[in-house]
Amino acid sequence: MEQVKSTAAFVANCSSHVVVDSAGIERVVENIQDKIPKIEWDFEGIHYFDDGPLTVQYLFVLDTLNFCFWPDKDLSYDDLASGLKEALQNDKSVFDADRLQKFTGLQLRNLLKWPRPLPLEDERIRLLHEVGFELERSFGGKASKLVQSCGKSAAKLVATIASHFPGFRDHSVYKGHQIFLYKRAQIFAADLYGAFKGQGYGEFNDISSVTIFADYIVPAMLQKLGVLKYSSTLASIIESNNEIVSGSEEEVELRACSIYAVEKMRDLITVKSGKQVLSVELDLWLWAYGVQNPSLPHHRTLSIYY
Ligand SMILES: Nc1nc2c(c(CN[C@H]3C=C[C@H](O)[C@@H]3O)cn2[C@@H]2O[C@H](COP(=O)(O)O)[C@@H](O)[C@H]2O)c(=O)[nH]1
Repeated sequence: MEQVKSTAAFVANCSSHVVVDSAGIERVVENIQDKIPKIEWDFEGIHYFDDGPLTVQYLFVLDTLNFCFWPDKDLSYDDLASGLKEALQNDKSVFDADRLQKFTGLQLRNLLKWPRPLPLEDERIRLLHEVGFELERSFGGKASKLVQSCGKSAAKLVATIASHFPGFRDHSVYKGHQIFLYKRAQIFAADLYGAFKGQGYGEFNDISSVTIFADYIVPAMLQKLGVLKYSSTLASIIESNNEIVSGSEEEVELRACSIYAVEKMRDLITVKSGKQVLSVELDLWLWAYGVQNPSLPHHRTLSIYY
C-alpha cells in the first residue's frame, strides 16, 4: 500500500485538473472536531454474514463485481450486495469455484433479479471466470485460503490478489509514471475487517496501511466538502454528466488526489488530537454520506476497477 500512497502523492503534486486544498482539509477536521462520525460496516443491512469461510467467498465475489453501477440509473451497489446475499442464502454452493467459472451473463442477471443486461456484463462474467479458475488452481477453490495465506497482513493480501488475479490490477500510467490505486483489492481487505470486526478472517496487523477506495462517490464528496477543487473544464464535464475516459489525466487525478487528500486529513487529525484514525474509517464516513446524497454529481468513467 506504500505504492498507493506514494504514487497518489506524485499525482497530487503535479496535478493539472484537480487541486487538494489544505484549507479545505483544515475546515473539515475542525468541523468534525477530531471525531469521525462512526459508521458501522453494513449499516445498510444488505450483506451476507455467517462468521465463516462462506462469508469470505461472498465478499470476494462481491468485490470482484464491485464496480461501475452508474450506467444503469436504477442499479446500485446495494442491488449487488443484497442480490448476492439472497443467492447464497438460497444455494450455499452458488459461489463454488467450479460454478463461478461457468456463469453466463443471463445467469448473473437472473441471480440479481435484474431485468436487463448489467453494465459491462461481459466484463463481470470474464472476471467471475478468472476468479473461479485461479481460486481453484492456487487456493483449493476457497477465498478463505487466499486470506489465510497472507498471515494477517492486508498489504500482503492486496499484493497476492494483484499477482494472482489480473482483473484486480488497478494501475494507470500518468505523465509517464505507473500509478497504483487498487480500489477493489483494498476494499476486500476492508470488508473482511469490517464484517469480522477485526477478528478471525478480518484480523490484519497492518490495517492502518490501507488507503481509501478511490471510486466515483468519495471524490464527489470531497469536492462538496471543499477538499478537492476542480478546473472549470473538469467541473463542467462532471456537472453535465459527460464521460471521462479511463486512464485519462482527469480520471487519474480525481482518484489519486482523493487518496492523497484523505491521507493528509488523517495526518492532521493525528497532529491535532494525538488520535490515530484509519483511512478505512474515513472512507466509510465519506462514502456513506456521499451515497445518501444522490443528487451529488460524480464523474462517469466506464471502468472495471470501481
Ligand atoms: N470508497 C468506497 N466505495 C464504495 C464502497 C462501497 C460499499 N462498501 C460497503 C462496505 C461497508 C458498507 O456497509 C458498504 O456497503 C461501494 N463503493 C463504490 O461506490 C460506488 C457505487 O455507488 P452507487 O452507484 O451509488 O451504488 C461504486 O464505485 C462502488 O464500487 C465503500 O465502502 N467505499
